[in-house]
Amino acid sequence: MIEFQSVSHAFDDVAVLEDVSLSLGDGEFVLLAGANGSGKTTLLRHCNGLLTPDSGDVLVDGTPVVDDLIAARSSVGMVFQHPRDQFVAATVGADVAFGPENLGLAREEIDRRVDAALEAVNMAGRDDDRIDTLSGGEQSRVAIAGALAMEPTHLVLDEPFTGLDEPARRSVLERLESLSADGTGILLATHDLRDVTGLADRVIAMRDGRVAVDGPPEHALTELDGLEIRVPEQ
Ligand SMILES: Nc1ncnc2c1ncn2[C@@H]1O[C@H](COP(=O)(O)OP(=O)(O)OP(=O)(O)O)[C@@H](O)[C@H]1O
Repeated sequence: MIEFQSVSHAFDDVAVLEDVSLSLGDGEFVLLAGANGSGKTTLLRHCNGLLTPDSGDVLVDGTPVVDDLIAARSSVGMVFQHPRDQFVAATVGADVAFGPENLGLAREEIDRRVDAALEAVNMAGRDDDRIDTLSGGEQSRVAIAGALAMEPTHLVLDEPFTGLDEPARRSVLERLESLSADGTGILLATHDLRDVTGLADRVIAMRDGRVAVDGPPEHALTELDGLEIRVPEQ
């Protein structure tokens, strides 16, 4: 469970999150929507302590993130908006294997995770490709695979579909859906609610740093008018 309790955060005295309270339960699939600049990335970066609240608390499985950063970072997998932020190796296979290797897993288990993660993003067999030779969309897929290979309890993704072609987008969505069914909490920030709302248990929409809507998709979608969010045609 990830919980935000009255979290506020400002950059240079400009409030970006204001009194945000929300939760992500185990196995819950939650969409985070909101216009540009509404505070989504800032919120997600609190989930594993990349940012800390000015006031309020963020808890992962009952423990404040600030009290145990290592525990939070091993429970919460992150996919950043800009994939170059998270590459640590030169080749695809080495990069995706890096996290599981640091968990001290056996080689067969690492190889299994890398294969499954690359398959989920339609990059099977591309282990030896150099990351700096990949297209932007392919780099995004490798970044997603890196987070999937950690098999975290909660997976937080910031606009992961930017630059992905339709088969890759579908494949990643299917993987997220099956992870959620198996108990992984998914918090997915996206501008594009097309065909993802059907998979979600809840939609949370931000406006000006506050939670404007939090409810089941069928309820939330009727509330999104005026939030500059692309709503799928009914
Ligand atoms: N490190 C920072 N320093 C100063 N201001 C920042 C910083 N990070 C974010 N902001 C500001 O906080 C506000 C919210 O940004 P944030 O990236 O959280 O929004 P977002 O909802 O993720 O937007 P987008 O949909 O464009 O990705 C913006 O006005 C942004 O300029």
